[in-house]
Amino acid sequence: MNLLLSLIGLGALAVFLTYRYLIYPIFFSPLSKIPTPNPLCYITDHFSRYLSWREQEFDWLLKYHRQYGPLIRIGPTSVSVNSVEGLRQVYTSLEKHPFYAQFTNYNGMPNMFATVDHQRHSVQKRVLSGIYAKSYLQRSEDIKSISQDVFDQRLTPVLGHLADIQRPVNVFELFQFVAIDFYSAYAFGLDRSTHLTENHGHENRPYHAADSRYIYESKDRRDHSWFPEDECLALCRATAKGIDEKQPAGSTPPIIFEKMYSSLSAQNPPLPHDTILLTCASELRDELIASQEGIAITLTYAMYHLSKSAHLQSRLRAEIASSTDINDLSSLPLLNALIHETLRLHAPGAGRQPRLSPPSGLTLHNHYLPPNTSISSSSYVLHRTSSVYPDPETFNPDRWLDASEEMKRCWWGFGSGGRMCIGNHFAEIIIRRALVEVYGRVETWIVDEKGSEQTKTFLAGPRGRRLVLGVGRAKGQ
Ligand code: HEM
Repeated sequence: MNLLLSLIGLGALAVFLTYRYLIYPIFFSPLSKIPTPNPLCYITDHFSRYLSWREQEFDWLLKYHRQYGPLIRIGPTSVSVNSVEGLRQVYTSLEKHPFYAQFTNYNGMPNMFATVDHQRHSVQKRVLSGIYAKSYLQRSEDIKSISQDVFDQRLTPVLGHLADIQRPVNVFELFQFVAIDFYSAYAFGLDRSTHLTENHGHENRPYHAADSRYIYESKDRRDHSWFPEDECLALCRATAKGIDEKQPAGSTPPIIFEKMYSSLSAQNPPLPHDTILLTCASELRDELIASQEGIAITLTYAMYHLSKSAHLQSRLRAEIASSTDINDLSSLPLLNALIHETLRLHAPGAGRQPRLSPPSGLTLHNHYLPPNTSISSSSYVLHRTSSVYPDPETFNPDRWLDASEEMKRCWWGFGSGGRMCIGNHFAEIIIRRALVEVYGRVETWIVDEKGSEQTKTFLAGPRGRRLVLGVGRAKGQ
């Protein structure tokens, strides 16, 4: 009797599981009618994960969006959407997928990027949005001082020296250093900022000509790519001490840190001091990595295309020569077009950005998506929509000189909506200024592009973390 009951129980379980994980997702799920590129996608997310692991997911999505249209099913409860309408509906208000929780630092300390909950995120974002606003950054005397220090005093001498001795340089690494120096100055104040650029990555060792016969690669094996947690926390601790003891601000104040620190210190009931420091460090470390990677990747690929075209370089040089205000480069058309086109073809944040459908579900492109459906778009795919960007694989900055509204709406370099990149204007200021400093003074050409091909991963940078360019003084410089 017991055996019979067990067999019936097992049979019922088998029927339930077959229905739940096989029959329902294939035939009865509201997603069943959505075009599905591979039958495995009906029953498992592992197929798209496998493709992602093989770096084939982006091209797979592109192929099937071209074949099936703006909405495709890529898992039992996951869809990919590729349309301006999709961006509008999904990215204005939907919560992030729990996927993002992996981006916390210091064993789970929250930061803005990793926070999924809508309410908690808006509180965090409000604290910092003012100091990243375009108008604030454009007017800021501190940004001017930092730009002058990082570009005029640190980068320009390095470029001049490289040109004089004709030593090639790994621009990906050099501009990671520029971005880290700039961000750390804005976060912690100029006096506490890192000094990687002029030291060429050799910590505590002034740059000097004896190293010049080598192609520039950092010999410092500390992991700059992921700013170490302990260093970031130590900087936060030292800066907090300076604020608490009312030490003089120094050349520029610790703008980002001070904002976060004062907001967290004012909370009621009060937070433990260590929690405040760790929360600040988690946010600042995340932003520092975003700066270092996003800015260096964009500059690397902009310089890659410029290095392939002497004509494009001379057009840019002529535009730079005509500009009147080094602190406001936002109105140079070719410069902006170059940056837009680089972020179109080489978006650093290329991967799918998953969101969750709300408790009431969502109707998208005439399909009902039940609650908790994962919905995602990818800039890699959006930016290759050939009806919007003809000949999408070609780098053509001129396409932006007279851009249609549709081109602008489909461009997604910094995301959109409530979770759009908070650092977009900050990044653009650094990228513009870097290109002006380089191409206003020197010309570049490709020496070694091995390892510069872009990965097809969530954060997409040069596979070998390098692009080696030659540098020579531009005519008349
Ligand atoms: C060219 C450089 C950059 C690119 C291409 C870029 C791109 C992006 C994209 C696409 C997102 C949305 C990601 C998603 O929803 O999954 C994002 C979010 C974010 N970025 Fe950037 N970013 C850049 C530079 C920066 C910089 C310099 C900072 C720091 C100051 C920064 C801080 C952030 C933060 C905090 C978020 C999360 C915003 C939120 O959740 O509300 N990014 N970025």
